[in-house]
Amino acid sequence: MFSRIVRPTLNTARKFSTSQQNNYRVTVCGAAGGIGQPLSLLLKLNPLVTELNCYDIAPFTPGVACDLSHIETASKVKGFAGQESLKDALSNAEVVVIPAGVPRKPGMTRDDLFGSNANVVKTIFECATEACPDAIFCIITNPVNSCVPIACEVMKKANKLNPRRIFGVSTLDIVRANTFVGEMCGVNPKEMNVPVIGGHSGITIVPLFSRATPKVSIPKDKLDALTKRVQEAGTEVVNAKAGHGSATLSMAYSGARFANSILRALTGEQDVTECAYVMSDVTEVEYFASPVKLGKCGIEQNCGVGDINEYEENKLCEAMEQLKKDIKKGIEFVQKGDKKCK
Ligand SMILES: NC(=O)C1=CN([C@@H]2O[C@H](COP(=O)(O)OP(=O)(O)OC[C@H]3O[C@@H](n4cnc5c(N)ncnc54)[C@H](O)[C@@H]3O)[C@@H](O)[C@H]2O)C=CC1
Ligand SMILES: O=C([O-])CC(=O)C(=O)O
Repeated sequence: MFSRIVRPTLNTARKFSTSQQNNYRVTVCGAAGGIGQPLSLLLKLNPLVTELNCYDIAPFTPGVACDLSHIETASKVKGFAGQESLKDALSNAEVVVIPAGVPRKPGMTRDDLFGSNANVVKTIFECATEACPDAIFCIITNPVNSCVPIACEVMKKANKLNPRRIFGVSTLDIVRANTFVGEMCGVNPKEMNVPVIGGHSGITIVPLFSRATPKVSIPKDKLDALTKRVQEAGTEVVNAKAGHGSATLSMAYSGARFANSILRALTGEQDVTECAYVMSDVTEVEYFASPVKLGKCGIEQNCGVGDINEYEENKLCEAMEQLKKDIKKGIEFVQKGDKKCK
C-alpha cells in the first residue's frame, strides 16, 4: 500500500531540500487504542515517516512505543502518556492522526459519542494551536461529522485556521464500498474506486456507484441493499463485536492509506486524490465529504460532487438535513463553551 520513495541518506537533507522532502514527523493521538496500535504499526512501516510520536492518556503508551521501536525500519518512535505530555507529543508534528476517544457499543449511534469525544478533540486542537498549528490533521474520532467543525472552530478562535489542512477521515467508507461492490461484481476490490460523499454516519454516507472505476453494472434491485450496506457497515461491525468496540483493523488500514496519501502529496507527488470530510463550499453545508486533490499545502482542489444520477441525488438530499444538525452541534459546542467561560 505504500509508495516506494527513496529517502535521502542524510537526515539533514530535510533542512535544505525544498522539493524533495520525503521524511516526515507524524503524531498519533490515541495511539494505545484499538485503532491507534495497528495504525501506528502501519505508520512505522511507512518509509515516508521518520519520526513517529505515539500519544495517549493510557499509562502503558510508552510500552506500545517501545514495542514498535524494535521493528527494523529507520523511523524513531517515542511514547507519550498523559495529557501533560500532549504538547511535547505534538510539537513540530507535520501530520497528526487522531483516533482518540470512545467507540460505539451496540444500540448507539455515532452521535451518541459526542458527549465523550467532543472534549477529547477540543483539547487536542487547543494544544495544537500552540504546538503544531501548521500540521495536517486527520480526524478519525467519531462523530466525524461534528468533530471536524469542532477542530476548525478551535483553530479559528486561535486565529490559526487553515481549512486546507484539517480532514475528517472517511476513507473506510470508500474501502468498504470498493470491497462490497468488488465482491458483488467479481472485480478485485483493490482495483475498484468508488467515491463516497456527504458525511460519515448512516444516511449521510452517500456512495456513488455510478462513478465507480472500473465501471460496474449493479442490478437495479441490488443497488439499494448495497448502498444501505455501506451506510450501515460500521454498525455491522459494532454488532458483530457485541460490545467489544467498533471497526479497528479496517480503520487502521484506512487511516494508514489516507495518511500515506497525505504524505505522498507532501513529497510533491501529483494527482493524489482521496475523498475526505472537509470545510467546504461545494454544497449548501459548511462541511462535506467529497473527492479532494491533495498537494503540499493539504487540499489543493476540492473536486466537488461531480455528475451523479437521480438515485444518488435523492440519497444526497436525505443526507443534508442530518449533516446540517451534526455540523451545527459541533460549531455550537465550541462557540457556546466560549460564552460559558466569559
Ligand atoms: N472515522 C472512522 O471511519 C472511524 C472512526 N472510529 C472512531 O475512532 C475512535 C477510536 O476508536 P477505537 O480505537 O476503537 O477506541 P479505543 O477505545 O480502542 O481506543 C481509543 C484510545 O483513545 C484514548 N483516549 C481516550 N481519550 C483520550 C484523550 N483525551 N486523549 C488521548 N487519547 C485518548 C484511549 O485511552 C484509547 O487508547 C472512536 O471514536 C471510534 O468511533 C472508529 C472506526 C472508524
Ligand atoms: O461505526 C462506528 O462506530 C465506527 C465507524 O465510524 C465505522 O466503522 O465506520
